[in-house]
Amino acid sequence: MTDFPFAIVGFDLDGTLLDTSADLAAAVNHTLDGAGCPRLAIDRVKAHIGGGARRMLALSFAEAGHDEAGLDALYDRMLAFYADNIAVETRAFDGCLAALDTLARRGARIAIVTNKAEHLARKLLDTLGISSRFACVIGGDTLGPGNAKPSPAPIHEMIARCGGGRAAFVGDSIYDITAGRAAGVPTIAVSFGFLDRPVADLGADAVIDSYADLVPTLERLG
Ligand SMILES: O=C(O)COP(=O)(O)O
Ligand SMILES: [Mg+2]
Repeated sequence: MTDFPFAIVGFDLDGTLLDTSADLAAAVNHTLDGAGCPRLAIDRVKAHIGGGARRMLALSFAEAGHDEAGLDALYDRMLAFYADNIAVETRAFDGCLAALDTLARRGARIAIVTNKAEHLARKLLDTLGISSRFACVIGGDTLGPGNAKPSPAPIHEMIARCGGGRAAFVGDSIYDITAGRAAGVPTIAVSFGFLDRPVADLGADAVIDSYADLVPTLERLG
């Protein structure tokens, strides 16, 4: 038996476990280049991440002055580039892997619920050599249309796939916190993610500024 209050700790991927912003921005900018549009700074692309790659591309193109027409072909181009360059600069946030080690030692199952396509999430985790840490990986397309965050469906699915028990969810966007709240689990927002608004406005039960604070915060929420 463990004295840890949560059997399952779920994580968002982009902007929460991993800083994927440079590689996602490179894929967006490769696509903008091909369409003759000006490039965007990484920080501008960051604010568009979290609601799925198609939304990221649409918001980035709108910001670069391009309309929606032809976006589908550009989307395919962006995904192909990203798949080929998925972990050039992507790294886990400071302290993330040590915190996952502690959670595993304390007996928690660790899971991912991302709005990235599942095959890209798995490819990224495999490339970084960290797949085996996660009991399950649920992508934005895993449960079909309408069942990605902010729907609670992928959080419920995570709990089921992890064998049930008390869960908490950690994320960096309104999609994460809305999904977690709708599923009835405690939520933690990371202040170092890809924020599109002040972190306090996400409505999470707690905010952490560093992975060193994760386990103590989970213990407090439990
Ligand atoms: O593809 C995205 O927008 C990122 O997804 P995530 O933040 O849910 O991992
Ligand atoms: Mg995110």
